[in-house]
Amino acid sequence: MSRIKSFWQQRSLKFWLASGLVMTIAPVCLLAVLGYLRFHSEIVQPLVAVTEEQSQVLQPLNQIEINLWDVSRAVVDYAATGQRGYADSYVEHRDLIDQAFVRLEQAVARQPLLEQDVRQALADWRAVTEDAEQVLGLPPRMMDTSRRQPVLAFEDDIDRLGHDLGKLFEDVRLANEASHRRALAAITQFDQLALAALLLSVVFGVLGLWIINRSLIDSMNRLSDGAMKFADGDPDHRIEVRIPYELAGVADTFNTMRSKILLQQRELETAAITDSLTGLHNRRHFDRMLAQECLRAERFGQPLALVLCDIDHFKKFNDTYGHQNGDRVLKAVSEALHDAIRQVDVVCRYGGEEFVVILPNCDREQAGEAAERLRQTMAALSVQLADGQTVAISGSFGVAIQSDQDSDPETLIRRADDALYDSKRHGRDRVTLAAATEVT
Ligand SMILES: Nc1nc2c(ncn2[C@@H]2O[C@H](COP(=O)(O)OP(=O)(O)OP(=O)(O)O)[C@@H](O)[C@H]2O)c(=O)[nH]1
Repeated sequence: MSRIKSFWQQRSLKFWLASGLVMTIAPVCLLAVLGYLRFHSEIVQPLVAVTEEQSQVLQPLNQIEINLWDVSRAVVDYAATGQRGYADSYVEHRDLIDQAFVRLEQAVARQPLLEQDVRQALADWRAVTEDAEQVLGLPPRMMDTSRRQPVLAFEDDIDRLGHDLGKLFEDVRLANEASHRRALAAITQFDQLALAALLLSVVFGVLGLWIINRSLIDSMNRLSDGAMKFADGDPDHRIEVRIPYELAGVADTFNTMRSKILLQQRELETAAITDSLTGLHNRRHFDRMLAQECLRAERFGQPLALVLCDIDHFKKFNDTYGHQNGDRVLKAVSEALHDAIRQVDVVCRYGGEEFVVILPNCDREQAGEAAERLRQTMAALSVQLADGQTVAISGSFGVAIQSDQDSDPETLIRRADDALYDSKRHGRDRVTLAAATEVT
């Protein structure tokens, strides 16, 4: 099954277009050729044959009829006058009739009914000639009543022959009518076939158009729809084109390009919200997250806490150990803070040596405890410097809880910052809760 599927999927655009066109045009051409052949063999040829056969029969038949009249007149006149000229005339017309009978026999050779008629007429003609030659053999002007007998017999035979010829004419006419009836039946049948062929052509035409539509138009529509959806911001839409393989290739290229763009976009988005030194989220992300969390907390009536942290005497550290070692401290603190918070909490680098943690669904008491835990984590941190020596650091913390009076992010930050300032003012390495509630 899959081999059949892949066979069709490997067909080219040229193949599908050609198939569609062949489907549309070939049946019409085929039916036209078959129709012509059938029309020729069923109608034209039989009609021509019948016409030829009839003329081959009718010509000698007419010749016999015409000359029979002359034969009859020659015999009767000879019997009446005894002039030899009539006997000569008889012989001349008899020979013509003999020749006509030879042609007639040949013409009806394959028509049993007519052949029988001709055989009968020929037998009667022989009787006529025998009678005639008996009459012509008598001495002239010596006929009495008894000698009129051969003439009467001759006349009877002529009548019989006339009747035979009449029957022959009638049978030729009947044969003619029969062949015309056959031709008419063939024409009627041909009409029905032509109608069926027309319907078949329409069906195949529609099938051909369907193939072209399926292989080309539909696939191209899918491509342009997919491109439009991607442009309209639907990044998950994959373009599914199977045939023809050229357009399937275009769809694959487009899907690969789409995946790469999405990857780059995600990398850019991640870079835009990540602090390159520490790998924590940056200030931009913090601003966005805080606004969202404030709204969420307000909506669900949950408490929200914000913890600001600043490394103590960092300028002095930088001045003493160098900026590179300062960076090491920033990285170590980032890692420690990140490991010390819950999964739902968000820690960001607020700027310089300042960090901020958003604690959703966290009340004043829990926030104080969390900040204290962070402080202790920092105090316990032993940072290894570039030269191998380790140093201890500390941090000051300010905690603010979202309340009815200060539900907006700016106020929350300002209050946490004020609390942090208080921690600095009161000797550093401590946590201060906004509204001057100090934990340590
Ligand atoms: N190594 C390093 N230092 C930084 C970075 N960003 C800011 N700093 C330094 O952090 C120091 C901050 O100094 P201050 O604002 O005076 O604060 P402090 O020295 O920590 O004093 P207190 O906050 O009062 O304890 C400055 O010397 C900055 O140059 C950074 O990315 N890397």
